[in-house]
Amino acid sequence: MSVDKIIVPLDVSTKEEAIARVEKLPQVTFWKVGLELFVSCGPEILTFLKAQQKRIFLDLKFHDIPNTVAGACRSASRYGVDLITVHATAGKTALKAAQKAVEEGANQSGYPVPKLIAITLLTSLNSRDLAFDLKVPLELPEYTLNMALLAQESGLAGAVCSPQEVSQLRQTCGDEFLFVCPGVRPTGSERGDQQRTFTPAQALKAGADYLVIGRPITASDDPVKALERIIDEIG
Ligand SMILES: O=c1ccn([C@@H]2O[C@H](COP(=O)(O)O)[C@@H](O)[C@H]2O)c(=O)[nH]1
Repeated sequence: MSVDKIIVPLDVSTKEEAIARVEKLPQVTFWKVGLELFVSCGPEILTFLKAQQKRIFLDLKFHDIPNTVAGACRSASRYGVDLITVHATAGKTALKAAQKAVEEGANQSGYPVPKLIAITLLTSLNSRDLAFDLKVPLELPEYTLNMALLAQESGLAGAVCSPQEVSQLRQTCGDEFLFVCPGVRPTGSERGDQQRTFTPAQALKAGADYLVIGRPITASDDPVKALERIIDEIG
């Protein structure tokens, strides 16, 4: 398995820590910038990653009214990032507006159009949370399928889902639809706040295009070895 299928999150609060992490793992080609880092240091980190010729997953999980989501997506797509996230629960009007906006933003900047992907259901939630806290009267697999289909019908390029659901979603949405899976835990690693997990090998076998793997690598005493072990485990 190629390391190119693994996206490593930069879940740190300063640019210096983020740069140190990138330098420690030179073989990683795809990095994720999420809320913690972007809120603290802004687009500077994207400029750094682009200068290193890294691919960028800008995971800010936009969730707002259509006009606001579209504005955020237009601005985000001017940075030349590869993936951008929005919550599927923003609804069809917002998703369609967001897709149109990433195309506009990229055209204005001259960068390729980033792939806009929708969060189906956070991997930190389980079926109990869905039923009892969120009061969603659907089984979890049916709910995530509805969210993925909503994204597809709205013209998005793909979805973020748990590896536990990716096989079923892939069957319905087809091979062209991109599936990015967090909630990946190598054998023996701690689950932490992730509820719906698979091992890297299981996730790829189930049909994930990309695996997002953070703490099992970054919280390890030896992140280089941890990454190598994951690649070996996948075979
Ligand atoms: O449903 C989701 C959507 C995004 N994430 C993000 O992925 C990484 C996972 O990190 P780990 O350390 O491997 O748990 C993290 O940045 C989340 O913001 C997710 O976990 N689930």
